[in-house]
Amino acid sequence: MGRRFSRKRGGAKEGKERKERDTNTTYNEVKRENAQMEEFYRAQNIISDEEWPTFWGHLQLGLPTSFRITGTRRQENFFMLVGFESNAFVPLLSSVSDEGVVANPLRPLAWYPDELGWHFDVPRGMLKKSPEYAKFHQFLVAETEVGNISRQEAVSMIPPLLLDVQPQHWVMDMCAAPGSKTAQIIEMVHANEQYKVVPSGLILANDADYRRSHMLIHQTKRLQSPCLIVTNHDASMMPALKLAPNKAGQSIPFEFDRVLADVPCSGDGTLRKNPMVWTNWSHGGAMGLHQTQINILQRGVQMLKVGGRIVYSTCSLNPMENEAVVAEMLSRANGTLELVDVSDELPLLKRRPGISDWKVFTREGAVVDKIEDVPSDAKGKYFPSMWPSKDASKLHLDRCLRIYPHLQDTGGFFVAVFKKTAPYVVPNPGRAAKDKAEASTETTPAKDAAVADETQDEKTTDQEDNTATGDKHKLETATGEEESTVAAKRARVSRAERYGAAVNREEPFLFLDAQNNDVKLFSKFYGLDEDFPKDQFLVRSEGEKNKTVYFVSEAVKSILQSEDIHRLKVVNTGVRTFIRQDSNTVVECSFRIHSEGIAMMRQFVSNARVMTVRLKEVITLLQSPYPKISEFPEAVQERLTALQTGCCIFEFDPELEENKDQPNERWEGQGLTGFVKSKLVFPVWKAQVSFNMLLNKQERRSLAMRLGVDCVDSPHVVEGGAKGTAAAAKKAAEAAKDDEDTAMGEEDEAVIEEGDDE
Ligand SMILES: C[S@@+](CC[C@H](N)C(=O)[O-])C[C@H]1O[C@@H](n2cnc3c(N)ncnc32)[C@H](O)[C@@H]1O
Repeated sequence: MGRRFSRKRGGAKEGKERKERDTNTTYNEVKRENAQMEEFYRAQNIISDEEWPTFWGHLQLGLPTSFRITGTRRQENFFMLVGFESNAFVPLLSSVSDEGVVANPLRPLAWYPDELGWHFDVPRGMLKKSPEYAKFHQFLVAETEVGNISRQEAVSMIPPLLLDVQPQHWVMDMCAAPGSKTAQIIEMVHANEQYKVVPSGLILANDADYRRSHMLIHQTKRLQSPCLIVTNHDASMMPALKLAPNKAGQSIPFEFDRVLADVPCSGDGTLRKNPMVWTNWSHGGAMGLHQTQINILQRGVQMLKVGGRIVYSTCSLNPMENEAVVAEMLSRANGTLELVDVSDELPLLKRRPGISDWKVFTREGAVVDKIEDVPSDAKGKYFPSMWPSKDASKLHLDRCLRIYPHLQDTGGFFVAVFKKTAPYVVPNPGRAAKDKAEASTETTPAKDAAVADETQDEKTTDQEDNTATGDKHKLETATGEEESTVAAKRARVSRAERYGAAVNREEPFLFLDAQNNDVKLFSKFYGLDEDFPKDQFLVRSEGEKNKTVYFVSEAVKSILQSEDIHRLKVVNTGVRTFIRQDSNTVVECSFRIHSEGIAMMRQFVSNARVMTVRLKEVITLLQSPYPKISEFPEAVQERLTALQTGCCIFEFDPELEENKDQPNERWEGQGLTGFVKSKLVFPVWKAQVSFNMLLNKQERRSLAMRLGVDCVDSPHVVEGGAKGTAAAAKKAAEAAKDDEDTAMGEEDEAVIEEGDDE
């Protein structure tokens, strides 16, 4: 029977063990104590005296590793991955013993539906320690890269589950970076995806921090959703838009069926992962964010449809950031909003009820019973909403969820689920007269945004809080060496660059007509379905002869064609589907399919440009920069020769009879059966005598890792890079001479940003 590795501070022996086991040195160096914090939480009465040592003891432990399997989008993958975990990794990881102690087995999170959430009782920092763990770590990295799994903290998976997203929903994720929850929401919109149907749902993912919004783009790009639009706003001032009418000519309001407000917070629930919280925690942390959190939640409520659900969440345990914000919102909503009782949702998730009474401390650490008692020189920093109201007991705050670390060995978290039952009017005494003159019962989004704009000046203080939080959040999610890098970077990134800078930086979105010559050209060449919505292709720059062509869903198009789209700072949208390839050889169609859009486009194109291949051919392409036809097995040479020059699609299906039982030596030797259990589809360029995989360096390496083989990087990388051998470089250069038009794939290298899984 396995048990948890010791991850706790303790006696000399335990301390030594921990030092040896935990590679996260920063975690070990940090003193996992904070007297002020302990005093604060004891005073909140959230945990009984008997339970306190277990609660506090868990906060001091390292956090287990957890991840999610992308189940909803490609059905065949998750069954295979799940099967693979239990057939291969479970026994492999259970064979690792640390001085006779074996970690609890890799297992599904009991409360996560369909066994898609997984949990391994070893902290992330330890995963590279033993060869068996390292193999598992490699698996996590490679499968994350291609979008088959997401590394995500277990508690962070809860809010999207309680959001109850359906594929037709319009969902706004207000504070989305780095994007773990957005990824989950995208999967929900693409759930039950029907063959050849683009979902009608929409995901608007926003973050106020421009740099972090790019982490969000990287995180979500793996899922290749045409239904996603990424924006860069202070969420409390999301602008209102007047949308273009849909295909049926109906005008649609810019409102959402679901809203997630996973707001910036002091983050003390994350201290098992971010040890710096032990050092940095102070009373002021939560205090500076309270007002910002209310403003964001309120804007979310305004933009939510009546009948819709909004989830408010923080990774903090502080009532001032949690129940106090919820209570204030309910009181402002005056009956138009209610807390949903979710006690029967995720029944296996252990939770504690929200509280109706709490203590407010001053920044100096003294309890203060009411705002009138705050010293006069500090009055401006406190708000009445920070204190429990007299009628708090009527608000059903017990319907909120408090997740404590010891309940199921996770981080700490807070979630509240609301339903909007009637239109909501922002109470604003200062503007009452003006609002009355314009009044209808609902504050329209246009008016909301006007209010938001007018109050911008008043909000400077909040915004500064946000800036601090953006930085702070990053620091909190960084570890070790990363921290100093982040701090250095932070100093270099100006405030202007991080906030609001997107507005003039981005190119406009130009939709191509279905009759456009380029659209007609690639539609014919790849045999695009008659029913495919060819009027949803767009380009970003007129000047570059439609170099890259993106595809968006109808819902995203309706936003991009809004007459006041200039108000929305869109930083990214659309899946790259076709890219113009300059070539020395005359080809019928100069557009190649982009690897980013191939999984989506495969269902819509005919088989005319598709070549069914076996594992051997895939490996030849990975191990040779420009393999010539003669390098492929004789059996396929004839078919390869017959292929017309230009871009084609190679497809490997492990389920085909001829592909079964193909040994995958590296993994076989380890008792593993090989990573690739699902279909592989990738673009290839056929030149006159050679082939080239149209994958960027990262995609190539990731595929090789999944297959358990070595690969050479694509030619220009081989020449200059450390990975390639001299022989490979020479061969690449020779092949390039034979086939000058095959050097491609690098200009659209993905910008790989540092990983951040919460
Ligand atoms: C808790 S993190 C969000 C984590 C994210 N939901 C996820 O699951 O990956 C809070 C985010 O809010 C952003 N933020 C801070 N102030 C904001 C504001 N006023 N409006 C929108 N985003 C804000 C920060 O940049 C940070 O990325």
